Amino acid sequence: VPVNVPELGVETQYPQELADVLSRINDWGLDTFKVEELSDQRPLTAITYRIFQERELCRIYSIEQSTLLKYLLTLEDHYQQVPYHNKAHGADVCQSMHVLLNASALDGVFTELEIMSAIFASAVHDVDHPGVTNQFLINTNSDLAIMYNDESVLENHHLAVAFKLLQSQERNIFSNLTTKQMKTLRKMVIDMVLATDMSKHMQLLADLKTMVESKKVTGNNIIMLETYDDRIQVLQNMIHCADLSNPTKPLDIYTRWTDRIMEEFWRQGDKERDLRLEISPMCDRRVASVEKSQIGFIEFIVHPLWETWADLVYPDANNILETLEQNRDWYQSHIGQENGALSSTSTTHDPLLNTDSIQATNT
Ligand SMILES: COc1ccc(C2=NN(C3CCN(c4ncnc5ccsc45)CC3)C(=O)[C@@H]3CC=CC[C@H]23)cc1OCc1ccccc1C(F)(F)F
Ligand SMILES: [Mg+2]
Ligand SMILES: [Zn+2]
Repeated sequence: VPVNVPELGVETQYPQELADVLSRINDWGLDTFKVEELSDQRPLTAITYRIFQERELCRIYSIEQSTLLKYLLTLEDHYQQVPYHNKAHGADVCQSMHVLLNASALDGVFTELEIMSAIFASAVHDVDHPGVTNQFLINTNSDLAIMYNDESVLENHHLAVAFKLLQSQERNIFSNLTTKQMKTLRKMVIDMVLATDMSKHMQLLADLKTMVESKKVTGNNIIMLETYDDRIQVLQNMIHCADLSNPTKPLDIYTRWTDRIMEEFWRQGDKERDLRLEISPMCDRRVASVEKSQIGFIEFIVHPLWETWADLVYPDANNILETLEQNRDWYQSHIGQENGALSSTSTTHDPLLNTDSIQATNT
């Protein structure tokens, strides 16, 4: 019996407004926070469901819409209520990946299975994130660090949870893939999510630079990728770019992500202080400079990566690089003005960042 599937995948009191925001699914400036508010806190389900429709993935892989929704809703419920690495971040990286896959330099380059793998990997890439870093989990001898022997602890956990949720027949969106397809999808998803571990950043970027230097293109400037290693390397850099895309988004959206990551890192700093551990760099809310953290993040990590990505898909990412440089200049000109207050241009309305709740939890 066909289960009555809501048009947008989620129940909402604002169907028209939600449909309007989701109509920007192919744009780099889609407001994930608006989707979060209008979807009754279901941004990951609403956005991923819309991407599946946009790419006709249910038709191509014979996925029941009710099965897809059951998987997405359960996946979303397994993202923790932490300030930054929550379901809204998962939704944002998934939508960013969706847009990056549409670069005209990549037109016709990736197979349907590679695209399916990339969208799925992005949606699941931080599931059950506890809101602390790998180093913190290692330093505190956590069960997760013991389980994964200190190697990409979080990223291994996200993958295990994502695939575990597929094991129930009512949620297995890949039940109609062939064994060979499932084997290939699983390997690519593992390779992509493991590549979101920041400790892999320098190697990923070095390999991307080498690829750009030896870039082979077809007549109409489409990138040629012959081997699995070349293809997965581009997909790994793509999910890494999507994961590091906050500073490349419209400023009002970027500053709200900054507020969330600062709160998450500051809460880790609070835990480290209580545990008499050394406080991680820029995680001490008492001495932080939000602007300096962002400028360092852009200078050392985000800009070098996006500059190289923009070379690879030239000229498709030029506007993104331009926005990144404008945002960097904005933070440069705002050093010290908020003296450590939350950086967003408007006073923050994120309930997760509400200081009252923090005092309550700390008492
Ligand atoms: C929107 O803003 C950010 C979004 C994500 C991250 C993320 N950061 N990182 C690491 C944290 C440690 N890093 C560094 N440690 C010491 N010195 C430097 C110098 C330049 S980077 C760096 C490298 C980046 C992650 O692993 C997160 C998980 C996966 C992807 C990206 C996430 C960082 C944001 O803002 C910057 C920042 C904020 C708060 C405190 C510190 C930082 C800081 F600048 F330090 F990053
Ligand atoms: Mg992660
Ligand atoms: Zn992430």
